[in-house]
Amino acid sequence: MKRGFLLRAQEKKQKKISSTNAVKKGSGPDISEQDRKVPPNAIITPLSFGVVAEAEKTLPEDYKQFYSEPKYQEMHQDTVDFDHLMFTTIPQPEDGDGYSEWLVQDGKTKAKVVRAPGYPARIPKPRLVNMAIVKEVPDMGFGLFTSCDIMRGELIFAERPLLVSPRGFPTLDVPGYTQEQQRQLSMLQFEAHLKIALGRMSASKQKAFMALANNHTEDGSGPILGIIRTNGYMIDLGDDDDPDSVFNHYSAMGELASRINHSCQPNIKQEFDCASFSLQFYANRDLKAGEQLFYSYCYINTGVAERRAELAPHGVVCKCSSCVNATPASDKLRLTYIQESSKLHQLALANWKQGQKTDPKVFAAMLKLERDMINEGLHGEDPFYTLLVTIAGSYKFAGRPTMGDNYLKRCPAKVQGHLIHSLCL
Ligand SMILES: C[S@@+](CC[C@H](N)C(=O)[O-])C[C@H]1O[C@@H](n2cnc3c(N)ncnc32)[C@H](O)[C@@H]1O
Repeated sequence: MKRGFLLRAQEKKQKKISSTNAVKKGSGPDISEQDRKVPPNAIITPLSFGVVAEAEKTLPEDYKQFYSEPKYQEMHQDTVDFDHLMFTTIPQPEDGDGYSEWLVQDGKTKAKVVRAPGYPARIPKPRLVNMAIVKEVPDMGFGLFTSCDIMRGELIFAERPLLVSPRGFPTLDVPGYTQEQQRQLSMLQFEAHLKIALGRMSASKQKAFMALANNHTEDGSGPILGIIRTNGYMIDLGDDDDPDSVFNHYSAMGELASRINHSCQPNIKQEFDCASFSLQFYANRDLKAGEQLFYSYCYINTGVAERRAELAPHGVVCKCSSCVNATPASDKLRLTYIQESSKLHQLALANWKQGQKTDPKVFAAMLKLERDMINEGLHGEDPFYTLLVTIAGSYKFAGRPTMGDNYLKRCPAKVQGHLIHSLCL
């Protein structure tokens, strides 16, 4: 999720090109080239959210002149040489872990997946089946919960998305149309493409998709786009040549992933793996059986006012203890804990390099930061583990190895290995 949802691209009105691309047999349909080429200087603006008045949403009668039904044609499944939207089913042939429908923006992003080392790999399996289960939650609809104790760093579940679609969609700059009408037209066009993508799924997948939450019912989003905006996780298929281009950004919708609610104290991490084309979720701290899993839909290293503003388009008013009990001090902690953890780490390291124990003031500051981060629910974040390992080292240099080991044991094995190696502990 993060997570953040659909943006849109604005582009200058383009000449329509009717396309009859060379067709090879073998795979999914492809939209023709109309309006699909996105200029590199396209402006990205957020889509409308909340309640948009009917009068603002209504399109002028001439809108059909600027609207074109998506048309598509067959394109070979291995094709990566295209620069317009196309539909594909990934992976092909299906490997037993399911498949995803993917509305791909261009061949470059498709190549990033189908040429990933190991593609098409099987989805990684967690230690047990069904470690995450869906349950109803008061005031939140459904939520995802652990069914057993889970250790930090452990894979909780991985799944192929039902659908992956672009996070941006080009709009036409139609003279005389308000910005809202341009957005509405763009969303209408986007919905038509998404309808085709949905229609390519099996009946059971379509049903599962349409059963997901939608809190974009009054802003002009179509029913499919609304569900995507409510549930999609951003995935970045950028390459080194063009790392920041939003046209490498997609929204991935997983059936289980879509049931994860927001908290500013997230207890999971999300990754996307190209080779297995899967969304993956890991515990970022030890979890007890029955705990609800939370992902943060907003940037968490900022004050409560900024978090609230970022959450508004997601229809979420967060009631986690960090939001309810926010103070200037907790806001400051969120803004500074990353630098603070790194600074204390560097100071301790400087002492150790000279064969000295950690300066007592630095040591005390580390223990305080540890307490503050736990109270603020930030103890699943990476800087917390840097802090734990630095405290562990400080205890060891102070001649208290057992205390040091206790701190080390609180880090995920992967983190321990990496940090211990870099600290030569
Ligand atoms: C990705 S869905 C999460 C699953 C959803 N609760 C369901 O029933 O399917 C996102 C939606 O869940 C609700 N939601 C998520 N986090 C929430 C929270 N912390 N408090 C209240 N509602 C929340 C909001 O309606 C949000 O738009």
